Amino acid sequence: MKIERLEQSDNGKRLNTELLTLKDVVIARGKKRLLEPLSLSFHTAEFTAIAGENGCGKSTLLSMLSGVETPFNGELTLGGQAISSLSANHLALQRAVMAQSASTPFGFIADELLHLARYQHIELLEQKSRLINLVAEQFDITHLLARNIQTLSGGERQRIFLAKAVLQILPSDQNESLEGKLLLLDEPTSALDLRHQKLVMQQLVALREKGLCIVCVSHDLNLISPYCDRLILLGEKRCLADGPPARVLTTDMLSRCYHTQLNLIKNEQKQVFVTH
Ligand SMILES: Nc1ncnc2c1ncn2[C@@H]1O[C@H](COP(=O)(O)OP(=O)(O)OP(=O)(O)O)[C@@H](O)[C@H]1O
Repeated sequence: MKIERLEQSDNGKRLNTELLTLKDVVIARGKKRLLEPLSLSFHTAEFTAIAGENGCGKSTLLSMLSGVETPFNGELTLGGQAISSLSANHLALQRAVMAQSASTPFGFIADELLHLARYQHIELLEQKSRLINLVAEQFDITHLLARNIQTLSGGERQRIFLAKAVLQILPSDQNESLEGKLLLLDEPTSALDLRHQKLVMQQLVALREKGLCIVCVSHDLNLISPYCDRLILLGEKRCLADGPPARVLTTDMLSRCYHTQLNLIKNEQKQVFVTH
């Protein structure tokens, strides 16, 4: 089947400059090849969701995109430079990652953890605190800042780690563009209630509007589809479909990807929702 790649998203927004590029990269765990050589580009001011069945390689792909792992073959570049050639300090300022089960081995206070996220930034303490308070407000965690991370609920902890990832790459000056920065998220809303799911999606869209490139693994197609520009479905060891969610989500594509029959509902805005 042809993989669809569209130059223009459904909301009419032109896709911008290539930021992160994979060329013929094999995604594997040990000797197990999860995805055949993959070539993909992610752009500035673009919010991409990645979905697919359990174990198809989404988290492994995200880990590869983060530069933590070096591809055996093929090329992986960020801003035109091989990721492997970038220093840890440079990478820390350019891209942040939120892992699937983000946690800390020690009982950090939430506020301490958020301060650690700003470690690479040279800024006044006052400036740092202002930014942390702003992001805490945006992710509704202000009331949790004095709490021990290990005593938080799953959803509370998830919002702290999401705020931490965002804080790592935000410039000190709030008016500065986020072009050239990359946020990689692995199921960041899996523990969130409906209000916080919506809040997080709105915050991600606001960051995308400022130029951030967001790549988010999610099983929740109905939550993420109305907000993201692009949906990539992985299956059969490759990229099955790639494009605006309303085009990617067809009953044929879903049954091929998830090996079960699913139904679709369209709303008046032509958004597509998946149902059983
Ligand atoms: N460290 C490891 N050693 C061996 N196999 C691994 C390792 N990590 C992951 N795998 C295997 O690689 C495959 C892909 O794992 P990955 O976590 O990327 O899947 P996923 O698509 O993110 O799945 P899920 O939707 O369940 O989160 C799985 O079959 C998993 O069991």
